[in-house]
Formats: sequence, structure tokens, C-alpha cells
Amino acid sequence: MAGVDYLADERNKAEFDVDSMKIVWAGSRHTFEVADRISKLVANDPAFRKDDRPMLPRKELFKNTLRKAAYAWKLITELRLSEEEASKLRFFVDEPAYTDLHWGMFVPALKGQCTDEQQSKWLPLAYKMQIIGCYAQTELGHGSNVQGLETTATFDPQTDEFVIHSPTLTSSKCYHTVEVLCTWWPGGLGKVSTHAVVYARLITDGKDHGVHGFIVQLRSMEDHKPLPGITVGDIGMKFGNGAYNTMDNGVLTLDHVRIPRDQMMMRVSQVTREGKYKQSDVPRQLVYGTMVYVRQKIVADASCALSKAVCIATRYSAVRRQFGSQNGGPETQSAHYRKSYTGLIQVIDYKTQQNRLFPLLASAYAFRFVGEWLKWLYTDVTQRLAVNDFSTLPEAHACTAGLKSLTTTATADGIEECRKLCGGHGYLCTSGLPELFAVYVPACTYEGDNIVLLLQVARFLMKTVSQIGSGKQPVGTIAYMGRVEHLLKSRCSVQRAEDWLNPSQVLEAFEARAARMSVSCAQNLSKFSNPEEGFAELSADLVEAAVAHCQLIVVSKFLDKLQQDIPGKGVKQLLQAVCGIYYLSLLHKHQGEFLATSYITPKQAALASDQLRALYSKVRPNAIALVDSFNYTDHFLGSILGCYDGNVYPKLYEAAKKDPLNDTVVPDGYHEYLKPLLKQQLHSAKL
Ligand SMILES: CCCCCCCCCCCCCCCCCCCCC/C=C/C(=O)SCCNC(=O)CCNC(=O)[C@H](O)C(C)(C)COP(=O)(O)OP(=O)(O)OC[C@H]1O[C@@H](n2cnc3c(N)ncnc32)[C@H](O)[C@@H]1OP(=O)(O)O
Ligand SMILES: Cc1cc2nc3c(=O)[nH]c(=O)nc-3n(C[C@H](O)[C@H](O)[C@H](O)COP(=O)(O)OP(=O)(O)OC[C@H]3O[C@@H](n4cnc5c(N)ncnc54)[C@H](O)[C@@H]3O)c2cc1C
Repeated sequence: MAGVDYLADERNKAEFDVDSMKIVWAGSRHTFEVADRISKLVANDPAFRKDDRPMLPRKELFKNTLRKAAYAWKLITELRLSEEEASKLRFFVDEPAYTDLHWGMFVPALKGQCTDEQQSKWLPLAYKMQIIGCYAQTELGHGSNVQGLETTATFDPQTDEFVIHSPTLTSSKCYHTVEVLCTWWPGGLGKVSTHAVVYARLITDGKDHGVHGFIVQLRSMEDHKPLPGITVGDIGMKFGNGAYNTMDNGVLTLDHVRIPRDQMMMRVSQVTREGKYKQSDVPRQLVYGTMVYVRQKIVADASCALSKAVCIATRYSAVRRQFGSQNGGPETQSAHYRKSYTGLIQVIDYKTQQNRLFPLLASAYAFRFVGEWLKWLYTDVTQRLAVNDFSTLPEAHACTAGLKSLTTTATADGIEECRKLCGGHGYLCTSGLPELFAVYVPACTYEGDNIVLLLQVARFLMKTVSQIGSGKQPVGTIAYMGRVEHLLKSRCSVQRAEDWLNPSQVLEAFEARAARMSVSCAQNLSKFSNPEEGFAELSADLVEAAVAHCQLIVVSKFLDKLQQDIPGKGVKQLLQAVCGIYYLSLLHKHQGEFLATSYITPKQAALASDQLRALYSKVRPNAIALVDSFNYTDHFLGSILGCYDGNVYPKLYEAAKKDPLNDTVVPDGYHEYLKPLLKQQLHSAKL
């Protein structure tokens, strides 16, 4: 029946004020209002329909994305949307597009790596989208190893130009050759971008100065055809239907392409008219600055993707009933459920379902808050860089790299878990989960492979440990290393399950585990005469130490959040329970590390599990309200299983009827392939 809210009973159980929680989730009342307005604008506009995506052939899918992006840009200019509103529009349109790379990497690269003069030339064009750019760094042979890139930019003092060239090129005209060392992967490159920031080895006077960024025009502004010396195209279909195939990830070869000298991005270093190479007093690492920016954005996005999956799985788990009986009779599996409920059991009431779902719900909140904090850290480091204070850059790099790795791995795994939590129906495209997984999982690879990034964090940790005792006091997220002597000796004081609700006890447990794992790695490293050899040999342990450090950051930022004034009936209490689920589920999952480092005893680990179960019971009646607090429209969720009213089954049935295979009762191909087969069997049966 239209208009019935099948989840109304669930919503009535909530013990906190959902409207207040919506504001906590959004970050502020203002942010909530902007998101609410823009999400409705998108949801109510048929131009942004997306349910057909998994069915569309690639060419149609891509053209549709071009249409949506052009329409979005028209809205942005006509409605004079602010940057914040435009960014929300992109978020709720929910379709990867070349615009992500233009705004998310090309523009930030211009801002971070160009001189003021260069910015004043290029930024106005990019802001008006009179040029469209991408970020062309990765090559066919080199992604993680940026220092190993092989494209060259050789200065020609005769003409005051750089000659950009993809080497070991056996053919510049087709892709069928071996040994083509081209640029490979950049989003927006394949079919759209007029310009690219290309990373290449700078060569002056025969000397290699390492990798630098250059602005290269790719296509004619008249007819969009590639300029001379440039071969460019799409790299082909990627994982999943719809999903990331809306993006034109591209391949590019540059055959002695000439660009003016002032198209080298010259904030970090310069080449003079005479061909002299000069380094500014800003650190070389700023060449990697765009990646720091995007990694921070990716952390903020992780909570969105995970919360979307969790919202779908939570609502469906409350709708779905399995086992029990219509009247609570003898078919009911266990006395516990028979006592608590009459009728069939909602699958959300199974403790195993809660044990898989609620830690993901808690992670979505945890990632939201750590994302907020990381945005602050990034803003802080940017302000410092502007006045040549580079002191916090290593920490910003370690935090963005580590949290990008931690949150994207957990989110990708979490989306897949949510699909399984929805049983068979989770496997249908109409659940929204297959496409969400396919579109999200490359986040574990792009902007730095997650393991490679954790190894960067491990380097930072090992450097910090080696400096202990040198008088240099660790600060920020690594400040706990300053108390390493205490953390190596201390023992957990938990005696009762409720003691695990004490924030200072929890913090010390995570600090002690992280510090002990780092110190142990450092001790093992010191046994190697060659540190790089030792680092390679111990890299699996180092990755685990880095994960422990990153989890500590997330836990501590969640606990910090709870120290703030959080208005709204019951909101803070619920967030405390959610936070407890986050850290206790981590403690349970990694209890081997907490036990092996001897900070906790097996008895204390068991008490943590008791407390965790108690928190599941606290959260259970609030579960639907907690996911309603994300304030997602049905359009954004794109899932029948997650629809707000919980009216799942009729919608599944209607959607199935609309599948193109059901356009005819007898399928195409019956006459060619089925009828002869069936006839032949009939014939042989008669014989
Ligand atoms: C349809 C709707 C339309 C709507 C329109 C409106 C739109 C408006 C709104 C727009 C909103 C924008 C949205 C944004 C969304 C963003 C989407 C993003 C999509 C992403 C796509 C993917 C892109 C990519 O993948 S780009 C390529 C990324 N590549 C990598 O990440 C490579 C990984 N490798 C590395 O980072 C390095 O090579 C590394 C670090 C692994 C090794 O480097 P190295 O130099 O060889 O190594 P090392 O010696 O260890 O380091 C030297 C030194 O430098 C320090 N370091 C390393 N990295 C950094 C860094 N990034 N920053 C600072 N410092 C760094 C390192 O610590 C060492 O220091 P010392 O120890 O002190 O020497
Ligand atoms: C959807 C998508 C979009 C992308 N968009 C862009 C873009 O816009 N612009 C751009 O320039 N690039 C882009 N990329 C490329 C991306 O940045 C790289 O793929 C990524 O950095 C990983 O590098 P790789 O592919 O070389 O992986 P590899 O480094 O080859 O990784 C392969 C395996 O080796 C392991 N490994 C590698 N090095 C080490 C090490 N030192 N120690 C231990 N293990 C190691 C990795 O963990 C991984 O398991 C995109 C990629 C994807 C998938």
C-alpha cells in the first residue's frame, strides 16, 4: 500500500533525537541544510536518473555522464551555486566523471605547484571550465614508484621549450606494439581533457633532475582532435557494470611534444631561460602535494560510501524476517527469540548479524569524525605552507596516507560484507550494493596502493622511534611516543566489563599496542646491517604496526569528538555506545596483538567482548534511527533493499518485471537455439 512506512515501529524505538544527530553527522546546521537542499534538488530531477546505469552499453553510459556533467555545470552557473553547494551536487549526482579529476586533481595541482604568475594564467580558464584537465602521472610500467617514471621533459635552450617524450616507444600510432611505455590510467584523459598535468623526468643539459609536473595541451580547442605527437584513447572496460566505467581512464603517448618553458610548474623548482635548474627553498616533497590533498578527500568520502552500504543493510535487516513462525509458535529456533518476539524473526535480531553489521555502522561514524579532523589538519598544513612553515608536512603525509589506506580498505571490505548481510537479494543490481562495491574498490589502489601507503606510515614511525631520546619531542598524532617508556611498562587495569567504557583506559590500550608494535619493529630492524634490507624483510610486521597507529588515530579522534558539547536528547549517549562498538570490535578483532604485547590479559579480552555484546543491545533499538541520521534520499541510496519506507518486496517484483529480458515472454533466441534443441530431445525421446 502506497504511503505506508514499514519501518515506522523501528523508528519509534529510537532513544535519541534524530534531527540533532543529522546535524552531528553533517558537521554543522549549515552543512546539513546545504546537503539536504542539494540532495533533494538532485533526487527530484529526472536528468540525474541513475537506476539504468548497470544496463547501459559503455558508449551510451559514457555519453550519459557527459550529459549529466554538462547539465550539472549549467545548474551550477545558472543557480550561482557556491563551491560548497557545487561540491555537494557532485556528491549527490553520484557518478564518477572527468569533472572529479578536473576539480579534484588538475585544479589543486595548478594551485599547489604553480607560481602566482602561472596560476593567474591557468586558474581562471580552469575555473570556468574553458579548459578541462586531468592528472597524468601513472605510466604503464610505474604507478607506486613515482621516482621511476620514464616520460622525459628535455629542455631545448634553442627554442625555450621542453620536449616531452614517452620513451622506448616502438610505435606512436597504435596500441598493438610491445614496449610502449605510455601514461596509463588517468581519469578524464581518455576522451575529454584538453590539458593534462603530466609528470616527467626533467632533463637539462643532459642532467636528470627527477620527476616534475608540466602543463601539456592534449587536444585542439577547435575540434577536440589530439595535437601533433599525441596519441590518446580510453584504456577499456573496468570492473563491474556501470560503476567506474562512466570515467574515461586513458592512455597517452607523447612523441617529442613541445611545450613552452613556462608550462613547467615552477613553484618547487625552476628552469631559467639559459637552462639552469634552480630549487626553491620549499621542500621537493611538495611535488607530491596534490596527492596529500586528494587522500584527505578520499578519507572524507569513505564514511559516505560505507554509511550508504550500512544504511541499506540495516534497513533491509530490519525488514527481512527469517525463521521463527507467524505466531511465535514451536518453529522458532531459540527460547530467547520466542520470548522477545512474536512471529518471524527480523534478521537484525540475530547476534551474528549485529556482530557483522554494528561495527560497520560504528566505523561509518568513526570515519566521519576522523575525516572532519583530517580536513582540519590539511587546512592547517596548507596555511603553514603558505608562510613557508614546512614542519607539519611529514605528519600530514603520514596521516593522509595511513588514514586513506585504513578507511578505504575497511570501507571496501565493509560494502562487500553489507552485500552478504542482505543474503541473496544483496547480489541483485537493484540492491545497489554490487555497483557500490565496484565503484568503490579501486579506492584501495588509486591515490597510492594501500600497502605502499602503510609502508610510508611505517617509515614515519621508525624515524620517530629512532629519534626517541634525542631530545626531539614527538608532537601531534605521534605524541604518545614521547611516553613510550611508560607505555612499554604499563598494564591494563580493567576489572569489570564496564571499565572498558573509560576513555582514558581505552586510549592507553591502543597507545600501548601501537607503541609496543613500533618499538618491536625498530628493535628487529636494528639487527640488520643494511636498514633498507631490514625494512624489506620486516615489511609485513611494519604494515601491522602502521595499521595499529592509524587505528589509534581514529579511536582517539572519536573519543575527542565525545568531549565536545553535543546537543540533542540522547545523542551523546548513543554516540558513546557507537564509539564503544568501534574500539571494542577492533580490540576483539586484533586481540592477538593486544595479548601478544602483554598489555591486556585473556580475562580482560573476554570482558571487552562482554561489553561489546552489551553495546549491541543498546544500539539495536536505535539502529534504524542511526542510519536515518545520514539523511540519504532514496535516489542517492539507489537501492530497493535500503528504501526509506522498507516496502522492499513489491519494489523488487516491479523492478524484475522491467528487466529487458522480460520485454517478451518468449526470449529472443528461442527460435534459433532453444526450439531446435527441445525438438531434438523430443525426437530422441520418441525413439
Ligand atoms: C557529474 C557531476 C558534475 C559536477 C561538477 C561540479 C564539481 C565541483 C566539485 C568538485 C569536487 C572535487 C572532488 C574530488 C574528488 C577526488 C576524486 C579522486 C579520484 C582519484 C583518481 C585517482 C588518481 C590517482 O591515482 S593519481 C596517482 C596517484 N599515485 C600515487 O599515489 C603513487 C603512490 N606513490 C607515492 O606516493 C610515492 O611514490 C611514494 C610515497 C610511495 C614513494 O615516494 P619516493 O619519493 O620514492 O619515496 P620515499 O623516498 O619513501 O619518500 C621521499 C620523502 O618524501 C616523503 N613523501 C612521500 N610522499 C609524500 C607526500 N605525498 N607528501 C609529503 N611528503 C611525501 C617521504 O616521507 C620521504 O620523506 P623523508 O623520509 O623525510 O625523506
Ligand atoms: C580506477 C583508477 C583510477 C586511477 N586514476 C589515476 C589518475 O587519474 N591519474 C594517475 O596518474 N593514476 C591513476 N591511477 C593509477 C593509480 O594511481 C595506480 O594504479 C596506483 O598508484 C598503484 O600503482 P600500480 O598500479 O603501479 O600498482 P603496483 O605498484 O604495481 O602494485 C602491484 C602490487 O605490488 C605491491 N607493491 C608495489 N610496490 C610495493 C612495495 N614497495 N612494497 C610492497 N609491495 C609493493 C602492491 O601492494 C600491489 O599489491 C588510477 C588507478 C585506478 C585503478
